[in-house]
Amino acid sequence: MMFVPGANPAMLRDAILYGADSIMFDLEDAVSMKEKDSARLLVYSALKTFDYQSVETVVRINELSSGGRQDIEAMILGGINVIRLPKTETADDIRAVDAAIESVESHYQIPVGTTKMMAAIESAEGVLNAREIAIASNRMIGIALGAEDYVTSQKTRRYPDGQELFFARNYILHAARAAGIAAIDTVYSDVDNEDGLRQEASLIKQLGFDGKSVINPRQIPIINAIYAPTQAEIQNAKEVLAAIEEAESKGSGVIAINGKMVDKPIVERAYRVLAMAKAANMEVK
Ligand SMILES: CC(C)(COP(=O)(O)OP(=O)(O)OC[C@H]1O[C@@H](n2cnc3c(N)ncnc32)[C@H](O)[C@@H]1OP(=O)(O)O)[C@@H](O)C(=O)NCCC(=O)NCCSC(=O)C[C@@](O)(CC(=O)O)C(=O)O
Ligand SMILES: [Mg+2]
Repeated sequence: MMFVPGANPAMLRDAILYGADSIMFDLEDAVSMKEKDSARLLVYSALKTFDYQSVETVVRINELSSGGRQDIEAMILGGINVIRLPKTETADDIRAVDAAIESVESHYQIPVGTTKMMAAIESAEGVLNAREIAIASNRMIGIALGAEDYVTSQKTRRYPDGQELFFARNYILHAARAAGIAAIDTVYSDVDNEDGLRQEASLIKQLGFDGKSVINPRQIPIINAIYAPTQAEIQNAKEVLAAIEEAESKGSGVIAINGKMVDKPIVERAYRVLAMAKAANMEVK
């Protein structure tokens, strides 16, 4: 999910070129106070003018009390897929944005519920309320960690091993999984440190995150390479599915391959490996 500063026309125009799964137009912290109105108009024009193909479009809005309502109206009229609320602290924050979206959808006779929502969680209060936030609206499709604001509020900074984010990442992930929505990890701000990004992407994949936010196109192939399954994983998934099919035809739900037990959760994981391979445009014969 690539952040694209809303006040930068060239970045708005070229955002589709880099292979991001999701393009997130930013009207919040990447835009200075004096450019807020022009950025809103620019992103609206970009949505109306450029072809973002089937890539998901997300907008990070401002607080409702400081331009967020105008952001919501302009973005819905532009045809945005998802509205992301930053610095979400409580379920009431989500309900307020949900109501604002509903009033715009109703006013313009857009079917209510068309616009989806995401929440970024960027403080201790937000983390502790993640469970309620994740289920506060039927529009919610995901929650994300905003680590730069979070570590600041925790009176620390980001370290290479990410220990300072361990609780927040895991709690957000659990809240997302319990709600059945996506969990997206935060940005890696040191754009020239490819090894550091690789290490962080491996960690969040291991924890179970669905994906990661990026601030620069150079970060996309690095994350995709980590998230794409290896050929060995694809081969193993295919063997698992073939073996379980055979076992089931013989009336059994469990079997061993190379000494390792294969049962329902392992079959589920095999399907996920193949789905990830397909998403990465890898050949799955
Ligand atoms: C980082 C850097 C300055 C590096 O510049 P560089 O000059 O080194 O970039 P280069 O690699 O040289 O660019 C090569 C080509 O790609 C184009 N290009 C670059 N970036 C592009 C992009 N994002 N979208 C489209 N196009 C892009 C560029 O225009 C050029 O095009 P061209 O000239 O045609 O070759 C630049 O990337 C950038 O500004 N990034 C966006 C920063 C941003 O959005 N920050 C706010 C979100 S985080 C936050 O708020 C914290 C958070 O809230 C997060 C959370 O919630 O998770 C929390 O609390 O943690
Ligand atoms: Mg932030």
